[in-house]
Amino acid sequence: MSEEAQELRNRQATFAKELHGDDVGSKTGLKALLSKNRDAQQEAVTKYLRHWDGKTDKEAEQRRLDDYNEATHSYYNVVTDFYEYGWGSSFHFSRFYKGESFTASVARHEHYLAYKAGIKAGDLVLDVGCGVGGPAREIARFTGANIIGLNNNDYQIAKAKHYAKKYNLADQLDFVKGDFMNMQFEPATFDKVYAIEATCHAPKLEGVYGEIYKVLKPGGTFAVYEWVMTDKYDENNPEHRKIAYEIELGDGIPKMFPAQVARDALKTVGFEILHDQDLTDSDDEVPWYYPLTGEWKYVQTLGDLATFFRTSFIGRKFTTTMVTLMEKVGVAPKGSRDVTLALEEAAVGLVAGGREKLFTPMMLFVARKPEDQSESKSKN
Ligand SMILES: CC(C)=CCC[C@@H](C)[C@H]1CC[C@H]2C3=C(CC[C@]12C)[C@@]1(C)CC[C@H](O)C[C@@H]1CC3
Ligand SMILES: C[S@@+](CC[C@H](N)C(=O)[O-])C[C@H]1O[C@@H](n2cnc3c(N)ncnc32)[C@H](O)[C@@H]1O
Repeated sequence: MSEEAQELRNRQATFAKELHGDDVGSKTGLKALLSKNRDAQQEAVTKYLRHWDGKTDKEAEQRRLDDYNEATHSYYNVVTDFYEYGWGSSFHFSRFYKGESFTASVARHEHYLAYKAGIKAGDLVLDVGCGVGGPAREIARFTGANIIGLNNNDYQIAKAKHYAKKYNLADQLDFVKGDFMNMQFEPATFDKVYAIEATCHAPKLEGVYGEIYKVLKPGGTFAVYEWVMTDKYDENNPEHRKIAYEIELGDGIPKMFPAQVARDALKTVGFEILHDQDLTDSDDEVPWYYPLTGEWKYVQTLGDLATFFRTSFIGRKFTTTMVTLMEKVGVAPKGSRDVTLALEEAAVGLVAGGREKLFTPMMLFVARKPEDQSESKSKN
């Protein structure tokens, strides 16, 4: 690892301790938010929001791409508690079947990826951008595989480790700090690799896919739910660009790429694509983005009402109002309100992108690293 990368890593670890403290286990969601170090919280919000000045010109985009690691690290430092409060411990979308609860749908989406990747008991698997380990825990239980979660956010890693112990999964799971653009694993380490709604934080998809290709064993499979703009998206259409920018700002993404860029990047680094499907391109009765709308008609079970309240427009307004008041009286750290406003932009952009079919959070690619790699590079 370069001296510069090591220095950034140490700085981020020290900052995470200062911001979140040592005890990451006993508090989650809004309770955790209220116990942050105030100055550090404000600094984290400033660090994240400094790149989001409304500009979408090439220079502004380049600054966001260059600072992807710090920008994403700061983003997850400030949103993780909100995510856990509103969504749970799997930070991704899923399709919904009629009558299916929110948690069942999330778990099924994870099982499906594990199934498409062919993950089986005893496999050594890498989860790229693992969040607080919700999917890794579910996939470890479902398949019996051993999973290493890679993440550049210290707070999330500490939480993922805490939950693995709490749920007696520490033998099957490990979580390590690292940048997916520069992995420290030995080449050809993993039988399978998967990534769920994480690699969109990369400044260049060839970078992260190339690293995944390197650490996969020959013949190994990589399965990903990628966030991309669809073929309907036109970068020169101001309405479309506005939606993409809301998604970038509210979700800490330096630049949203079109599906074709992801497809080409997989091939360029040497993968053979086995499956290529936008899972939102279906006639599902219940849209994937429904929890972020205010449409009560889509709520599938009584148990989902609490989640739906928090994620819906009214629930988000309620959270923003509460957080604003708490910040005013000094209970919540400064900057907390700005985070809820950024998340609001995310919700608005995601629903608009979903309704217009300009965006998908579940572009499923299943790709294989050929046994003989010289063959694949010449084919692609
Ligand atoms: C950022 C990426 C690549 C993926 C995350 C996908 C989703 C899990 C999040 C996208 C927008 C988030 C929002 C919330 C939870 C997690 C997301 C759906 C909230 C509902 C959390 C509670 C807040 O009060 C409002 C948030 C709106 C956005
Ligand atoms: C939306 S979350 C998804 C988390 C997890 N896959 C899940 O579904 O719960 C994106 C994750 O990617 C991680 N991430 C973003 N950029 C990264 C990078 N450069 N290196 C490693 N992890 C990164 C974030 O810290 C976060 O955990």
